[in-house]
Amino acid sequence: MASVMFTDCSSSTTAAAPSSRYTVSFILSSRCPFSSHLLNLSCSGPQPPSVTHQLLPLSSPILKHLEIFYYAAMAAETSAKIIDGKSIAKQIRDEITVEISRMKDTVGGVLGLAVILVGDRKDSATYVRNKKKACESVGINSFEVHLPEDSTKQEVLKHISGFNDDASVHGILVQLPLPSMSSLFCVLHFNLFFLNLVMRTYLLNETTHMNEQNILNSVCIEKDVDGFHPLNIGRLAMHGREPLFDSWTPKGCIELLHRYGVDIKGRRAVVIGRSNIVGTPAALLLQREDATVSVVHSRTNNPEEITRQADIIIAAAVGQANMVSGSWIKPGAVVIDVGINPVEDEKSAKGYRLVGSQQRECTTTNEGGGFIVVQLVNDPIPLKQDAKSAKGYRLVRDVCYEEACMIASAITPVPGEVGPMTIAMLLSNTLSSAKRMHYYK
Ligand SMILES: NC(=O)C1=CN([C@@H]2O[C@H](COP(=O)(O)OP(=O)(O)OC[C@H]3O[C@@H](n4cnc5c(N)ncnc54)[C@H](OP(=O)(O)O)[C@@H]3O)[C@@H](O)[C@H]2O)C=CC1
Ligand SMILES: Nc1nc(=O)c2c([nH]1)NC[C@@H]1CN(c3ccc(C(=O)N[C@@H](CCC(=O)O)C(=O)O)cc3)C=[N+]21
Repeated sequence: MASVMFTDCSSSTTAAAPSSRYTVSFILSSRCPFSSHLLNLSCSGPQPPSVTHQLLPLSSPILKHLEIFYYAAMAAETSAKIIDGKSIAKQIRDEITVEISRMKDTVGGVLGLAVILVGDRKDSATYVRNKKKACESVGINSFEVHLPEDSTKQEVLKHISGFNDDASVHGILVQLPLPSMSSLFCVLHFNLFFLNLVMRTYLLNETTHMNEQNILNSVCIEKDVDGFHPLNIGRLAMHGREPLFDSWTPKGCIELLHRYGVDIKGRRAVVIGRSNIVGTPAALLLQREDATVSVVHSRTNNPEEITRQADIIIAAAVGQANMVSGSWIKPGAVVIDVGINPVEDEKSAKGYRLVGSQQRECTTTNEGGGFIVVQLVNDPIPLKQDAKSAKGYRLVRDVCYEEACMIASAITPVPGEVGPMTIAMLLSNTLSSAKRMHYYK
């Protein structure tokens, strides 16, 4: 693979530059897992030209012109098996559909999932829409409450309480994140009068902002399909206890591993991220599957070294696009990339593209009797275009896919296939909740 790339470059160099009078500058991304290999190659040959090596970070503006070396190498070989979460998710949804209709025939009634959305985050609105569509596709009734950003905690609690008591609702989900104090301040445009008012009410403990913990705790554990209830997490963490629900995103990751025949028992796993939604329950679930688990978070020293020891990586961090580069990955590891970082991007209003999936074209010219000039001809090509979508943001992943797919034995692709899986698991949790309520096996 690497030789293909450098044979091309160096052979033309050798043809044009039979002596060491010429200086060729190979500029490689320092994140390229094969950079040392490539440097060796570039020095090989009977009469190597004098070579200047520069290793640059991917963010370097110089790479705008020269990173084609790196991308060309990456495109030449993809060894990882692609974990096709989309088709597994479809398979699971089909199984759920059959199970729901079987249950309807025996018990009667329709399953119901209630989603409470507070505020106007674009990504949250998309996720809620996706859940609604998924519910409809398998025959689950979806109840949606959309409250304004400045709703009071009491209003949210009132709706939760209603759903707790409603026998036609088998699962309740409060979409996170809830509006925080700071977003409420934004809503109030920092108007000092209102700020004063808010602070007073806050101090009087009549809070208008959302207290996530209070709100989540008010969802009754039997309907908490997110599995966020402290008692549920306690059961998940304890030996010999069974949680009522596995959090659906980590459950989706484990299901992908199972359905792809990945051995978990006795393997080293690293979970990047330790949130209540993904990282912590993912680590607990992997431990239940007898993996030896390490958790990497924002304060971890040397996360790269720890991650490189893992046979299985679940990446669910925030804010560090393409953080997990090739050098973080042990050859043959299985990589599940959960992380998606929506980045506001006005230019993407027509659709969105996934960073790290760009293809580029180049021309190689031999100018001035010695220098190899590699030009970027085209702008990055959007991998996924969706003219109907008006999202205004693009998604940035945690794992650098181009690098990872060269090193890992299996990987979730870009666009991510974890999303559809997680939603399938939410439906599965709703079904098991209904079964439990109706004593149906
Ligand atoms: N595809 C899907 O179905 C789903 C995708 N997601 C995505 O997964 C990601 C994680 O979600 P969520 O867990 O809710 O996010 P949170 O913000 O709650 O947690 C992020 C975690 O990442 C850790 N982290 C942040 N920066 C770094 C870093 N540089 N190195 C290592 N760890 C870091 C944080 O560490 P610390 O605790 O120290 O702050 C924290 O534990 C998000 O991108 C989200 O959009 C989530 C659910 C479903
Ligand atoms: N109470 C609660 N429970 C959650 O589990 C929860 C939550 N709140 N708030 C937000 C996060 C995030 N989350 C996602 C679910 C599906 C996709 C998903 O379908 N993703 C698609 C892309 C979707 C898109 O195009 O934007 C994919 O990865 O391919 C993403 C993220 C669940 N979370």
